[in-house]
Amino acid sequence: MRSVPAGAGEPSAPAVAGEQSVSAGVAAGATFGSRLAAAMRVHGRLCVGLDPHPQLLTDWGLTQDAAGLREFSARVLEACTGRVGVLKPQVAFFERFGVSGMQVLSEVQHQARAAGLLVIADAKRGDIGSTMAGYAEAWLNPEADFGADALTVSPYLGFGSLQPAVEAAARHQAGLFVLGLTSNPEGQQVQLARDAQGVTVAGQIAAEAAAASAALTRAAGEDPGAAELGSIGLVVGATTARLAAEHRIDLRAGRMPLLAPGYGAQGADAQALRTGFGASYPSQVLVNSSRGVLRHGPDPVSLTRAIESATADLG
Ligand SMILES: O=c1ccn([C@@H]2O[C@H](COP(=O)(O)O)[C@@H](O)[C@H]2O)c(=O)[nH]1
Repeated sequence: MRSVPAGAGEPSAPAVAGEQSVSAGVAAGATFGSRLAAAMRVHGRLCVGLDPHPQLLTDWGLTQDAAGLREFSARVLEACTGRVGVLKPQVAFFERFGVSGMQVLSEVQHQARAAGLLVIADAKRGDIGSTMAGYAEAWLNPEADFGADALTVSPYLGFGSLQPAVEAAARHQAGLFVLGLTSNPEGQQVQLARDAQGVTVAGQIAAEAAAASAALTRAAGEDPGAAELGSIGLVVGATTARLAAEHRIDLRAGRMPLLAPGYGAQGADAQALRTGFGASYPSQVLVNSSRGVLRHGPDPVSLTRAIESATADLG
């Protein structure tokens, strides 16, 4: 499925002299958690969301088709290369164009990884275990069309249903971000429900993700207590992080990376992140911004300024 896209610009060289690409700075075979920690050390905690919303394609003067998607993606990738460590394509906005959209997704994911960015495919996959194995191979095997560094997954068929994805993550040195406390207010109906012992669903998921993260770190020959970050993380919204402390949800266990969408367009600011995540901020927190950055395009200077200013804001 991969091919060199017509019209897609080659990514530019890193903006800062002497900066290494993440892949060059980390030993081959390093776990996702180590690669992510290295990326955050070099570039900070901003993850740019590649969300080609229909309105953004229009605002950028692009067509509502695969050619528009390809040009949008190439411009975002060019602005991100050498400036941020992590790109999170939102799969839905590629999937809506069918096979041709997914072709562009495949191309951009491989180009981004070749340019030294880590790619988190935001596909929110989750199914019974045997089916989950298929999703995991599709999204975590680097040789596959959609091979990414990490995948967002849904634990709402039971955390145990994700086991094949945990095993695939171990096999491919990849990562998972498990939906814990999502950024949308509706999520709390399910995520803050309590069992007979008073433990929230999100609290149980966080505990199981932390245990899986520590087990993966151990299996890779590292001491989970000494590793900078584990490879199984949680999605905790920038808008909802404060609920973790309020509901005694432990975000520190397992050195889980915490993917925090909701900064910018959904209303959370840097102060909300610092207060909401408490001691987990900054070391564990990777902050996504999609529309907050992308609305500054297509002008490359405005786009790169938006990236640099969000990176500085997040400290
Ligand atoms: O809890 C969640 C999980 C994922 N998302 C995704 O992140 C981006 C946010 O986009 P913005 O434009 O910065 O609001 C988008 O792809 C969501 O699907 C989330 O928002 N919340």
